[in-house]
Amino acid sequence: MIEISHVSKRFVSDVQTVEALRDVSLTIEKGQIWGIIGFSGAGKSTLLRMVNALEVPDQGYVKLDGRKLSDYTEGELRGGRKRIGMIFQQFNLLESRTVYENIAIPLRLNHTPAEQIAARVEELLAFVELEGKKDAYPWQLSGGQKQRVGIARALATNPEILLCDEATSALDPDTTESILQLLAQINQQLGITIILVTHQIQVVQRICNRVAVMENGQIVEQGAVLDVFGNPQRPITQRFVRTVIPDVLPESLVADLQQEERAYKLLKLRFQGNVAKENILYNINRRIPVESSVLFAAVTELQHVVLGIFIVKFIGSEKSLAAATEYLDSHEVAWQEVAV
Ligand SMILES: Nc1ncnc2c1ncn2[C@@H]1O[C@H](COP(=O)(O)OP(=O)(O)OP(=O)(O)O)[C@@H](O)[C@H]1O
Repeated sequence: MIEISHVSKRFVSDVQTVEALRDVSLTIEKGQIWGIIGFSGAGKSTLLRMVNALEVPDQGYVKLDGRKLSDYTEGELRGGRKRIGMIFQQFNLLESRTVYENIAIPLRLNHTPAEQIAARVEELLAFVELEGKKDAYPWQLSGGQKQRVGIARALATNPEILLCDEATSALDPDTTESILQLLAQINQQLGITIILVTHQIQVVQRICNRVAVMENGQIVEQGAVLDVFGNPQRPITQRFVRTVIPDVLPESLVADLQQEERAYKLLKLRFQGNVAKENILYNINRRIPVESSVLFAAVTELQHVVLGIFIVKFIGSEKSLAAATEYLDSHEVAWQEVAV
């Protein structure tokens, strides 16, 4: 378990002082995949680097399995870092070394015997599907292949945690997808905890089960991906989530609504899991004298759970509208009134 507690970090130079992290707390359980999302400069990389003690908090602490990193001796820190692998946006490979040599670096630093290194590198090359590339140099590889080498190198010492700093930001969408699949496989097959820093919400949507949203050095929202995506609270989270799960009415429909002469109520409904399979609107129309029309719908799947966002116009008496919202409550459909 990784426990980040009330961590603050300030960078002071002659020109300026930057509050990179402000009272950040986050608990990461073994086997989870966390996405840390935010715009440039939000403090994501600084937070990630706290986990392997590449940055040291000014205030607060980071604990690994119950022990504060600040209590580790230099030797223990070196040992601790072997439990944590890291991959980067620009891959950070040694250009003058072959794929084999790049992957072998952490093993050589560890004084692993040569024959064990050879066996381990072969195993890793097979795992990241780069058999046959061991004598290639980084400049002969595509971006996706370079990241696979970076991943193999990070896995060389059998880490328990993998830190990913914008690992897919330099890759095209198809290559991003294949690297994300590989990361999901690493999590599932090897049980490795993954913390992934990104500014791409699609990356979080695709493989993370937890998300923390950062803004100006603070975590402004965090939780299970399904909860945060299903009901984003903060404007920045809504902005990110909206790009993958739209939940606003198109302009033309807003214009039509402004012409509506009858009294109406506009509700945004959120269906989750099994509820999405029930025919809630049909049942409301059958039981309650209201007229309903779906103006907007978006259905997506997160963590194998269906999430549906509907914007529905209800027309009826106050009493009927109240009965309709009561029906939604009793069937655990989250709703909120939308103003246009
Ligand atoms: N070593 C450093 N010295 C001075 N300022 C720093 C240092 N590292 C980070 N910062 C500053 O701290 C703030 C947070 O940086 P950080 O790299 O953590 O943000 P980020 O969310 O990862 O953004 P990006 O995606 O652009 O890297 C930024 O304003 C950055 O300029």
